Amino acid sequence: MSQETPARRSPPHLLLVSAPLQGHVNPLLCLGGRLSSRGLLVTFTTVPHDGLKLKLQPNDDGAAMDVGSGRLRLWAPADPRYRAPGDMQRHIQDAGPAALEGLIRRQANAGRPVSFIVANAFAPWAAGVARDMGVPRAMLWTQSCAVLSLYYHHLYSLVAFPPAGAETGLPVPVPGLPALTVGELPALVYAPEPNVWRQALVADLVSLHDTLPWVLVNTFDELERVAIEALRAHFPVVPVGPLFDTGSGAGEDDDCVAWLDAQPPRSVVFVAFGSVVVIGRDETAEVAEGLASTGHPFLWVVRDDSRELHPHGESGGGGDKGKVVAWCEQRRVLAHPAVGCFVTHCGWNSTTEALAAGVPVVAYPAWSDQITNAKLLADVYGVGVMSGPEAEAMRLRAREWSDKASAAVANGGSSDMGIRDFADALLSFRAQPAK
Ligand SMILES: O=c1ccn([C@@H]2O[C@H](COP(=O)(O)OP(=O)(O)O[C@H]3O[C@H](CO)[C@@H](O)[C@H](O)[C@H]3O)[C@@H](O)[C@H]2O)c(=O)[nH]1
Repeated sequence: MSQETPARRSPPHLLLVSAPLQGHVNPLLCLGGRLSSRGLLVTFTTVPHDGLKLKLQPNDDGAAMDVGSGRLRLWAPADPRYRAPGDMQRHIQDAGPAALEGLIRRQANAGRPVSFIVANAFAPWAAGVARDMGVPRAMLWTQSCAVLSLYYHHLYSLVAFPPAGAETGLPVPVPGLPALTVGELPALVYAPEPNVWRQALVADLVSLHDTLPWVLVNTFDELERVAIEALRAHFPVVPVGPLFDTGSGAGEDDDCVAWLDAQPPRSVVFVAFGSVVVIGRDETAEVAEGLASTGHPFLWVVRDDSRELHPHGESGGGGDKGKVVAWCEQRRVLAHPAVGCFVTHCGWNSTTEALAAGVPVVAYPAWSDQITNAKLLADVYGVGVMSGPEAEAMRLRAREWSDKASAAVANGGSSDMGIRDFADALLSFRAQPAK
């Protein structure tokens, strides 16, 4: 009988490519942590900039850092300065392909050939590089399955959408989705051309058909089962969320927790509008007035890029009761027992983080998918507002979602199984020489 020791082979190398937006970087980093904990070598790349909070330090020397239960390497080009997200998106579309191609070649030269790429939505140029270099790839869709389905049905005219400018109350029946109207559709459905985000979205959707058979979605089966099943008629949807249990979350040292510790249970209104939305001066003043009129203590995130719009400085107009911060550890705040409700712009990460924390929300959507997410939160997930006769029922429903979200990503849960299947498939991959 042979005593031969099996040859030690390095694990397949997965490269993750993210659009440099907080709401996209956070879930892809988390996915990377989970996949690396299943035995893959994982490298993450994005373009750092002033508005993006990254806990990992970029390096190009192969050293890995802890992310959740796994370890990742982060590679990032030099820090450029952008005036606005759309500006950044244009620049990356132009400069990204050559940078990514260089990175893939350097990895091969260093003995770590890239076996597989996962690019998240709104980085279709990465899919183009993968295709040209013969590297297999998949996509992580960072919004809800419902929104993916709406965009897909619209692009391919699978159901009749009213034309742009149609009356907002007209119904838009899409298989697997709740009853929606024109006014509840995600903004890019009717965005006037040319729109850099819509162009990226269309390229992403078109590329779905030449990816390998996984379209990973940051959702979970228990949350969107019917939408997921219906969309599987068109391509293989694999729910892998909610994606946020790692150390990837943005954050600086802040004194929010100490402040929350001093507040009564379930009393605080937490207000945050994500990493992109800026509300104007008048709207900011109205939000301040509304918060003061509740009589509740509140914690309000006003990012540095919109601080000049704020009329009341550090107290947010709430005197001793209000606290304004430039950024916070949102998940830690949502998990705090003093938080009674979350006034959110309904970005998809904030939506799933609120559900997972079991915190009722006041929906305050601005654009993109947020309008649809607000509808889902209020009418489908049933977790709107904080006081009044409905409040207790809302809180109970919020707690149920929290349990379901935890179960989905726990050992053997629906999303955990999706990640395991995906990791197993990748582990059977070997890198082909880049073209
Ligand atoms: O003070 C803060 C504020 C935000 N966050 C985190 O930043 C992320 C924000 O993501 P999200 O809630 O999705 O909002 P945006 O940053 O606005 O995300 C963009 O990307 C999302 C995913 O594609 C879309 O759903 C949104 O509409 C789009 O604006 C979340 O993980 C938050 O926990 C913090 O940690 N601290």
